[in-house]
Amino acid sequence: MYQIEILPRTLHFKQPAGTSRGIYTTRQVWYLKVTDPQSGRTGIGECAPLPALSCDDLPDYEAILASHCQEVAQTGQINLDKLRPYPSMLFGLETALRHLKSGSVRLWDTPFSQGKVGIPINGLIWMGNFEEMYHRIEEKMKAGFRCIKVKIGAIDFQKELELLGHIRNHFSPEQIELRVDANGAFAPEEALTRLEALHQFHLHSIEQPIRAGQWQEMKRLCSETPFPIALDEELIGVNDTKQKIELLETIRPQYIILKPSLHGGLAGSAEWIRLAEERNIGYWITSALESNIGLNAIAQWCATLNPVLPQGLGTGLLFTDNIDYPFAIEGDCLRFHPEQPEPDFETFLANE
Ligand SMILES: O=C(O)CCC(=O)C1=CC=C[C@@H](O)[C@@H]1C(=O)O
Repeated sequence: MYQIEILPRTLHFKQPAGTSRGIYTTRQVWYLKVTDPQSGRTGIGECAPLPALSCDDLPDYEAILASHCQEVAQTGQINLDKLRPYPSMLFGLETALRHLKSGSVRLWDTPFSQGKVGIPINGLIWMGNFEEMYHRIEEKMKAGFRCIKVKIGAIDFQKELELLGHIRNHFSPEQIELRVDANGAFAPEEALTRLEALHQFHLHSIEQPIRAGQWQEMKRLCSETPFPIALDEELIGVNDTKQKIELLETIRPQYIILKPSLHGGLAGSAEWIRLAEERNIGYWITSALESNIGLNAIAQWCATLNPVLPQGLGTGLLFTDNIDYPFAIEGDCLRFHPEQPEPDFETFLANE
């Protein structure tokens, strides 16, 4: 049916990307090149598990990926049940087959891929010392972002409050929407006090205030919090429909955040959205720091959802050795330029 090549690649961050969970300096990914020998067409997808975070961050990752690719190459189909526990592999295969089908990196025909509308995005402030974060915030404010996400949980909490205060001294909640991401850094017993301290800055939401896997504590927080809580790491590894329903009905978060590479590929993420909407739980989509191949696929898919909230898709400039794609951050939107040439996959994939 198809030929599928697995092409490992290590990408390099321009600057260390810090979160309360650790600092990224390189990014290991696997590109899938699917070729249809009959038409000669190819489709490219990206498998990008995050180390020590993804549920499929496994020592024998490449061997498992090869066995799934072999089955897809023979049948031309993706077996969702088999791939549910491997979201980053599922995402790579889904998007490679979609690219093969569409024949262009305009994976779906949307006003976004037609270049008519942009996807609103948040500016991302990575961890650093107070001065570094202060400077990064200034840059994002100058660049015209209407939504800024600040990573918290790694430097002194009072200093983090000072940083948020600095933004509010310059911009009202109407001018800039403020989000924070704790990546699970708060201890359950201190979390509510910290949420109350953060509330003075009129925040849109906080991502993952306490470590994942503490459903009863998270449930209490979501019912007592002064502003919305969004679950991120909490969803990782919850790939079964019944489990997803149990999580949403137990914790009752205000939002969930979906990273297709971590949260079930496109199919699993679409299921999370359906289950969340049935329970009046909001959502938004973010990258998992893929290269532009994965980022484009997430953006193209996100555009089919007609996003209104700012999405976490502003990660296309992180790497020194990324592939050029016909999209760019313009103001506070990600914009696609169909008039520009298709990416040069041959040269990019040939480079080790
Ligand atoms: O949300 C965004 O603006 C971009 C994505 C993002 O922040 C992350 C992606 C992957 C891992 C993390 O470092 C981080 C997150 O925790 O959300």
